[in-house]
Amino acid sequence: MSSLEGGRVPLLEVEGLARSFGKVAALEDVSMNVHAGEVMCVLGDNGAGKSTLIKTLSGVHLPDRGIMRIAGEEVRLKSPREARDRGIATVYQDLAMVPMLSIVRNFFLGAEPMKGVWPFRWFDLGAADAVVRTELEKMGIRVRNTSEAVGTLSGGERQSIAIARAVYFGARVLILDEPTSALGVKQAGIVLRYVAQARARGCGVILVTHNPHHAWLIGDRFTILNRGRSQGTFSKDQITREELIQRMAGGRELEELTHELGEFKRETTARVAVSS
Ligand SMILES: Nc1ncnc2c1ncn2[C@@H]1O[C@H](COP(=O)(O)OP(=O)(O)OP(=O)(O)O)[C@@H](O)[C@H]1O
Repeated sequence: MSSLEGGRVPLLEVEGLARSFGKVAALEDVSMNVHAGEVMCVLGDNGAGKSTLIKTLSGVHLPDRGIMRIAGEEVRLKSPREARDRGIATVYQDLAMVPMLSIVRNFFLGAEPMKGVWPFRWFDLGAADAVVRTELEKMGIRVRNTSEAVGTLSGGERQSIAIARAVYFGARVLILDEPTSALGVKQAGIVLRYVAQARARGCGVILVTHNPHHAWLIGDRFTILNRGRSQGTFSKDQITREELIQRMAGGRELEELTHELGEFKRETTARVAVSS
């Protein structure tokens, strides 16, 4: 039976997911889901299991245990291709874009609209250009020129185009791997706006991040991972941003660090006072 929330079947759902690498349990008993038109943030510090979860949801790794359902149907994804065919698109940090190629070429990479009859077929640049312009416009993305090389764009612009591309190619579930981690505040804001656009268009977005501030701005619900285990799922009205930060870092570890740094500051202040 698939878990229902407000009578709706989640677009994607996992229950009791586990995955180990040798003796390292990267994921242990992780359950989470995402519905159409919501942003589910998966938060965790280094080594929490975020990448392993992304790779399991996107068909790169098979889980050792656990159940996965897409729109209520139990599945066992054996490849990224199968995940894509079922509407799960993953935008990785490195974006799978070719910097030297134009925006329009990158948008269609591997799925170019062709003209002519085989063997005389060629890339239909006019049609491709029109699609890219329309799609970017729908997401509210403005680019100077679609023939511009992707390498000349800012990180935020590249991320936004990757999101628009995934939505155009039929993503129902959009998994974003640390989409704002390499960006400054302004660029991160741009990307989060397009995440909101994807949500408004009915995608279920799984935003994986170690940044609780960005997650808080955009998330509807939050699942916190710590050392491969889920620390629970909270909707925005069930948790404050401060609690989110606390839980993510493992509250006790953060308290210990605060205490340690406080002690260190007191010691150095005392030493400076003695020597002056
Ligand atoms: N292919 C692998 N082989 C061996 N151990 C792995 C492999 N992939 C992940 N691990 C281990 O599993 C644990 C979880 O790693 P994972 O990369 O999923 O965490 P993460 O939350 O994405 O961390 P980070 O934010 O640092 O990338 C870590 O202890 C990691 O060393």
